[in-house]
Amino acid sequence: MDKHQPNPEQQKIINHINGAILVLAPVGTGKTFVLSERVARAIKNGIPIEKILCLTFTNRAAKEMSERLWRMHPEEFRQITIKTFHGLCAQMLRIEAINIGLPTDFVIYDDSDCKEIIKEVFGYQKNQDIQRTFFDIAKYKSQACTEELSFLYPTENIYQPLGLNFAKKAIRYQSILQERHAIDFADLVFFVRAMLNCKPEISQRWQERFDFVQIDEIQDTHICEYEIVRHLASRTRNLATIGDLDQTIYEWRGSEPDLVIQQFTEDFQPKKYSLTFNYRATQTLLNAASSFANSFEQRQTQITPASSCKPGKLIKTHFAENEQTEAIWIGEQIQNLAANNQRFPYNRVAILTRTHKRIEIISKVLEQLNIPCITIEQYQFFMRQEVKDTLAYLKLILNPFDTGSFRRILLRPTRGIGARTIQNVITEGEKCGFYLTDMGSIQTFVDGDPFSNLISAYKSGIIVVFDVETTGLSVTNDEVIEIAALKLVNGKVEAEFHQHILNTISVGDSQHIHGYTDKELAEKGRPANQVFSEFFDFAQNAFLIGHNVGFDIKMVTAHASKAGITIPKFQWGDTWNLANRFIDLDSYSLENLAKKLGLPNLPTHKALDDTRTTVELLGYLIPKIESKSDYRQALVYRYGEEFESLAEQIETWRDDTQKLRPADLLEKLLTESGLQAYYETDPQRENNLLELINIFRQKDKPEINSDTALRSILEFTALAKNLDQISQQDNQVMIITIHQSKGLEFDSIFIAGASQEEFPSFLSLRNDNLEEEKRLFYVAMTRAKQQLFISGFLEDSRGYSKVPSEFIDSIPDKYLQLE
Ligand SMILES: Nc1ncnc2c1ncn2[C@@H]1O[C@H](COP(=O)(O)OP(=O)(O)OP(=O)(O)O)[C@@H](O)[C@H]1O
Repeated sequence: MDKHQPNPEQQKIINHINGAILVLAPVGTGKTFVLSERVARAIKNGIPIEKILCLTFTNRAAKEMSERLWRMHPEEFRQITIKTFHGLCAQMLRIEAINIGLPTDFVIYDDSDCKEIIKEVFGYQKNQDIQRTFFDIAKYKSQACTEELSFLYPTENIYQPLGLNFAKKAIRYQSILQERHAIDFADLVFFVRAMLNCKPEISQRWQERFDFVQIDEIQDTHICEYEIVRHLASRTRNLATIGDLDQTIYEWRGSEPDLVIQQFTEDFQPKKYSLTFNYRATQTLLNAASSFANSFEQRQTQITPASSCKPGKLIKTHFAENEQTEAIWIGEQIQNLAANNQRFPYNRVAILTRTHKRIEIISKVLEQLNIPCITIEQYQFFMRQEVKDTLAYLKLILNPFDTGSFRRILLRPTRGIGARTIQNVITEGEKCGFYLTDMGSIQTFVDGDPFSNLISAYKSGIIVVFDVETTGLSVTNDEVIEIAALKLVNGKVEAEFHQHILNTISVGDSQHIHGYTDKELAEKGRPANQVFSEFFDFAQNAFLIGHNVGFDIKMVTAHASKAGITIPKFQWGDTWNLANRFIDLDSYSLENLAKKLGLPNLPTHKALDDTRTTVELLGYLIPKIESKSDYRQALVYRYGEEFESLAEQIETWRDDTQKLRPADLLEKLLTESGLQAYYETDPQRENNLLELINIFRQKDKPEINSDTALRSILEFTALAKNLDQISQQDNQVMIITIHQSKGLEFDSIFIAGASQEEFPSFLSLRNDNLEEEKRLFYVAMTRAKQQLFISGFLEDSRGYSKVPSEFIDSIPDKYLQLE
């Protein structure tokens, strides 16, 4: 538990557990502290732990809150959902993927993966263009209005304002993601909004999910994110929002705090609270920050130092001749702070900048002065070439459709496969439903066509089409409760298998999906081992097919092995993927396909009915697949040889995911792929790979099966922001942008580059729009607990004269110590 006791104002908020509340309070007044305490109180008041949701702005904040709550409730804290917005959306979509036509094994593409696609589709070379386009695509997805939301992939009309040409390319970008079973960060929010909007039963299920919801940093929450929270809290109306309007720093990215707060007030009529006393800083720093905030056009809060705040030192201010000497001055000040202290906590010092360029200059100088420091750019752990190369192998192993990762692994170590071959496979493949990633699958080399086994099984062999229902989505904990299957012999349905399994864990909320109660299953269910062994007998030697069955196969495998049944090796296919290749449609949910293709049987979400629809869909697809077989064989004949040995390796590693823990698989893969040998000449890169193995070991959850654990580690690497990864235990000065410093506190803060046209920025001056810049400066000032330093330069690297930031004029001289 935190050492301090809540003050009376804080206590009132902590005690207010039922009903909506809005807390708008100044910086450093304990908002984060109050949020953690409220959860503890809610648990005490009997709110079920698993019904609590806390949304934070950064992964770091989520981690901090988890740690606080862990100290308070070590036993139960794991059941509390503490997530960032994107983390929550990812979880919701994983649960609902099958119901909204997303591939159940979807992966989340990080910014750099997405930018690679943008580069290709839009043909841009300059980072600036790529970045702007990436930003625009995300912006228009988040602005999509209710009518434009559907659980189809975003359509052309949402990009209309940017012109038809842009819209077409944006759709191409989207379809590449779709082919790769991938979604980007903006899709996470888009699809969640869409499903809550268009699917009443899903929407209702999520209304039931949480009884108590809190959201931090409301001022930087986008209205479309608020809509999701509103929905989640609409049943109990126990929604707490908390924030500080004076710390709004993301309006440039589309946050509209006034609108969100107005909407929240209209929707929930919350009780309003504030907090008065700042505990973070010294009186001098707080008075200085408060005077500075008087320069805001509309100041929202007042700062009052708590009685425990010490008077504190003046703000040291320095304007150096140039950018280099400014950095040297900062270095010297840190050396002074650290003088005579062998164990000086460098990690309690941060240098905050407005630009990335400033970070680069300062970090170089500090390194020369032997001051331990770290920048996010240097840190970019998951962005480093060797780390990305390694992750690409793992991503492809888990997601056979990840063309981006496949292309990457062809680069290093070199395999003699040239860019032209790759391009030819892609271009020629587009005409016959062949993906580049098919060259990484051993099936392709059996008969020169990845679908030859499927076609021959359909025409003169056995196919089993199946569907399962489960008690939930956890491959480790949940159980299969129903298996329905139809056996096709020579393309005709010859036999049916339909069994229910006696469940050992309750169906819980999943009842809403399949309609079975525990009582019903107790009556008609049979022991799992019997049902699985009968099912495998039924499916013996057959080619297994299902619609969007990535998840179903995992469930069957996990549950059957728990029931002591040995699982035979099957070949399997997925009609979601086949439809995606051979039919041009906006959504590949079974429902949409059945409607658009006019299939006689519409799916009902009953396993046997859905299986019938899948059989019809397969019948529709086979002639289309077969008609292009010759093209594919010719393509494989021409280019396949170079890929074959790699495909064999990939197949082995795919098998290994079932047997080896993620870190062990990673070690094996590094050796067998040749990556380790490739990087061993560079000790830094080699070390990073060791560090990656380390992270895999730490993040492993031995209680879950190995491939699910691997999937969850890869999801962590996609959602992790670099800032979250910098270990606070590493004793280094952090050099970060002010945006990255949000919510953090340090003993000593340096605000660097405080020269006119850098801070405030040139653009803000040109557009005469200084308000957000001022708030940014204010956020920077208020990160300091004990000491603040402000510095700038009087000549920039191109020789232009500069003057000190006009922001300094808004801090009274009595708080400044000018050097
Ligand atoms: N009642 C209290 N007594 C003493 N210290 C407190 C009290 N409440 C909070 N603090 C301390 O004040 C500091 C600021 O608290 P916290 O980070 O929760 O504030 P915040 O309002 O979330 O800040 P920001 O707006 O900058 O994100 C922390 O160091 C916290 O431990």
